[in-house]
Amino acid sequence: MIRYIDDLQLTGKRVFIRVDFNVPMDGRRITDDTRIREALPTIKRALEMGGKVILASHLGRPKGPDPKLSLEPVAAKLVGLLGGKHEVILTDDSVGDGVKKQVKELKEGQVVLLENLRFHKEEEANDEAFSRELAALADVYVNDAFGTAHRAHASTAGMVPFVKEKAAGFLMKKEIEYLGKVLKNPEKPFVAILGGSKVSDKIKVIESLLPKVDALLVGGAMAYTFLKAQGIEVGKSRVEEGDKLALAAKLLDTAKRLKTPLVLPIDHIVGTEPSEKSIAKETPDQVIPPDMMGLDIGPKTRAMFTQRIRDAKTVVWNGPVGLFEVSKFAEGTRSVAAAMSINTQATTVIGGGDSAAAVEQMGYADKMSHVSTGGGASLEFLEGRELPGIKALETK
Ligand SMILES: Nc1ncnc2c1ncn2[C@@H]1O[C@H](COP(=O)(O)OP(=O)(O)O)[C@@H](O)[C@H]1O
Ligand SMILES: O=C(OP(=O)(O)O)[C@H](O)COP(=O)(O)O
Repeated sequence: MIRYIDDLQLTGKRVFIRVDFNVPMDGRRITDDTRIREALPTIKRALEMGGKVILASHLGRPKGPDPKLSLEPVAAKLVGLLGGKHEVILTDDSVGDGVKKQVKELKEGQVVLLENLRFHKEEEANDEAFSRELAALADVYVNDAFGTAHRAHASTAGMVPFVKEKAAGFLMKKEIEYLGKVLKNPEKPFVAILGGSKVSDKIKVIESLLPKVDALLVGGAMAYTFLKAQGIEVGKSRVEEGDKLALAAKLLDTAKRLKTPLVLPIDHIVGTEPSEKSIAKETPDQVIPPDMMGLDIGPKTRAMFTQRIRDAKTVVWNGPVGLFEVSKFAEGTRSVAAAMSINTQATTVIGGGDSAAAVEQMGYADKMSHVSTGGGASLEFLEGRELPGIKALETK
């Protein structure tokens, strides 16, 4: 069983909230603040409930202290997102006497944000002494960092047993509910769309979803490995060779055995190179000319995918179906997003990572039931794996 923040009494307590403020940056500028905005309901509720709020996150993958990866821009952004009503005190470090003092002296309405946890290698090493130091800052532990729930680090797992009370935040709750529903009791018909660059990254999720879905639609570069495994000419397309071809053939066999349609593109948009400079041409069928590479699904495939999505009651999507960063190869990805957005009868769930970025960029994010904030985490969740950050919250 998992308790949620609402189940706790927080008045006067030090509430340590693990958030995922690992936001994309361009230098010191935050290019997408979704993860900060999504953590606001939990932060606000903890404040309303009279808690002394301590926020903790990593940013990037520093090898020790690195001023370029300070959470300073995040602190500034958070002040604005909290409507200027709360002072956000960024500490110099995430542990130590100075931090303890700052937490102790917290005044009503103030929030403490610990500096980047990964400035200490002990965070990723899930070091016990470091976990205990973090735990000493808190009376209550709340995890709202779904994006980091697949990591067994000090702040996501190690410190949890050393804090008296523990709970999940609202973002964590929403992620577990939507992704959990897809895996445990999806309303039928249930359609999954998988894309992205490599079959090898998605093998486990394909194996996990095949027995549950009514159809698995495959696009993106990974589709060409499946096509080649069936002996179809794929030209210069990105293909994983060798044992990955055998693996794709095996997955096709599994789908056949389960009588689950594994739907591959029936036409393509091809080009000469994966860039704006390329020409873009439709193919009449599945075959890709020898001097071309497949860079998006074609119009017949778009129509076929759209129909499957339109008739579904549950749709989950992970991985763009084309090179969407280049506008002439973005139409397939746009059509999947559009079809999902139109199907208001269905529960529509977008895995994090590139598909979430595409949906956001194309303006469909608020039309989906749920857009996950975790890339690796949502993939591992859909693979049916137990995430350490969620497991640590379980109580008997
Ligand atoms: N046909 C294609 N050829 C080359 N790259 C592609 C193709 N289709 C999709 N991609 C690229 O794959 C990348 C996403 O792959 P991946 O990281 O596996 O997805 P995700 O992050 O959603 O799991 C995107 O940059 C996208 O442009
Ligand atoms: O951004 C994250 O993962 P994601 O890019 O897979 O969504 C998380 O913050 C985890 O970061 P990490 O992959 O450096 O452990």
